[in-house]
Amino acid sequence: MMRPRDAWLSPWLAAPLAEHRATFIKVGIAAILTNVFALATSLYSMTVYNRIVPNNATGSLIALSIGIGIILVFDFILRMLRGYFIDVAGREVDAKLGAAVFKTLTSMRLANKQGSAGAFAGLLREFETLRDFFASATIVAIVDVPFVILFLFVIWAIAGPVVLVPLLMIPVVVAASMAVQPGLDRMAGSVLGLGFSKQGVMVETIAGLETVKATAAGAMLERRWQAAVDESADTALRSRLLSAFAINVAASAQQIVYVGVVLYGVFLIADGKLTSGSLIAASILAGRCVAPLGQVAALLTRLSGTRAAYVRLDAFMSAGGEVAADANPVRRKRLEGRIAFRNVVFHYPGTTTRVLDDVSFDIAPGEKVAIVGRVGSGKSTVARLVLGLYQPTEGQVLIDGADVRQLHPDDLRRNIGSVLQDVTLFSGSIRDNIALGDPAIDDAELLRLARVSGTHDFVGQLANGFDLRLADRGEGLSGGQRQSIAIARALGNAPPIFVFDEPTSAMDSQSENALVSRLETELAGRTLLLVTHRQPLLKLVDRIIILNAGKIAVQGPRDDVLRSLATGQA
Ligand SMILES: Nc1ncnc2c1ncn2[C@@H]1O[C@H](COP(=O)(O)OP(=O)(O)OP(=O)(O)O)[C@@H](O)[C@H]1O
Repeated sequence: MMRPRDAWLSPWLAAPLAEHRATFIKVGIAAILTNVFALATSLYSMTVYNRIVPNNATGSLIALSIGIGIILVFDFILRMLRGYFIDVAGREVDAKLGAAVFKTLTSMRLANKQGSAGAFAGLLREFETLRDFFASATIVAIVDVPFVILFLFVIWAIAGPVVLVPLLMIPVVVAASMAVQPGLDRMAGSVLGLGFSKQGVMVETIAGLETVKATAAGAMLERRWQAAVDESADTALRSRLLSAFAINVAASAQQIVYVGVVLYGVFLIADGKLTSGSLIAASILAGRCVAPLGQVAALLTRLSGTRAAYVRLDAFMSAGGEVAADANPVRRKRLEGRIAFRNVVFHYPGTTTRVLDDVSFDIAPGEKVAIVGRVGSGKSTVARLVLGLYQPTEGQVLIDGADVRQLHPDDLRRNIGSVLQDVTLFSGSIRDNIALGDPAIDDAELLRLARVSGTHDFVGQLANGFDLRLADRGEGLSGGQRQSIAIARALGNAPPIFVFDEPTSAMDSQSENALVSRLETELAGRTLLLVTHRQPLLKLVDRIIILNAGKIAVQGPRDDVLRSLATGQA
């Protein structure tokens, strides 16, 4: 979502707002009418004091009051409608923006992921700041501003020089609002500079609570938390003080204008240059001149925070997802299962170490290959590249002859059943975690997947079986149990390719052996790329590739490689 240089807002924000253009226009019209009605109320007071009171014209008073009564009813209805329109539009903008932010999150390139989970959680707050700004009635206050000129003009028309009082106060209010802006901007920006954000520390602590307790890391995290709280509380306090200054100047200005108008007006009345009716009308209108400026001052104090939130959210939204907006990815419903690496060089974003250095290999459809090697030799990275989670720095990763960069990520991942090294389950039932909401996985299929993966062995012993609800990240299950659920999930929908990264590292050897023999039949005819340290799993493969510091050290048929390893030749 690139933004043309001169565009005011990026499309992700401009589009949902533009959709509600009609609503904003309606709200604007309602605001205009409310202002006109305000004019009517002040003129009503003037007429009553100037004409009705001196002449005791009760009949006219009743007629006038009925008129003003009707106006007040309309005014009430318009205010209600204005609020309603804003709320309805706000809800829809909220839903659309929320959906766009979430979609961007799930389709972002991992290479663009910077910062912790907590920093990402912070995006939600930015989003709410932005939503509150655009979808709140406050923004409509801007509509009242042009009316200030009309009101000044009417004051001048009915009360002559009295208009000088609001005219002198307006620059004071505007100046106070402008004066606090740079400070507010600085503080809104300084939140960016916080070493540890509150969300960051909180999310990291919750996610790793067990480790935090077990390793007594609590004290360190508490210090980080305290530092983050102190810094953000300081910034919030200072920006609140600045905002309050601007808002209170506006509030006081309104009172000063009222008193000033009355004071000055009385002298004019004494000189016979003003009637008391006109003075009352002028004092009401003078209040209406300053009030919108007060609202705008309040709005401006939120502008800095909103602008900062927008900049941060925009950087995230505009970073570009896995599929560029102008890309035309190759669509393949069903892949055959051929994998090829062609002179692949890879380093992780922001680093210069070659994690993979000129790696080339071919895996035919249905072939099963294990990648083995020492810790940190780049095995998991090979798996990540096949899944298109990262893109090679140089060279190509081809699936069925197509570059993974060109294949649509949805097609790629639907065709690959994967189990990654760190198995992550989601909150919800075991059933949810295996089927992931896919209606094609019915009860019979679920049971079959559970049998093959070994999930059935322990789910069968649980009281509520597949409907057992798991806490976040599958807490409540053992590591091996989590892995077996992840295997069931990968086998679902019978994809032609499997990428398994240490799928049994937390299993006992009995479970592992049983799993291997069940997988032998299940994987027949499908491609398997298996990252492993475990001997029993090698039964599944035809070929072994040994990686050493990012380079292929040895590759060949399984038994040959194992034999050469045993004799110490590899
Ligand atoms: N997200 C990342 N950002 C930066 N560097 C990374 C990232 N992930 C891995 N690395 C680095 O890349 C190298 C290879 O990592 P990889 O996970 O592929 O190793 P591995 O062979 O699978 O190791 P293990 O057997 O421990 O799983 C390591 O040196 C690691 O430090």
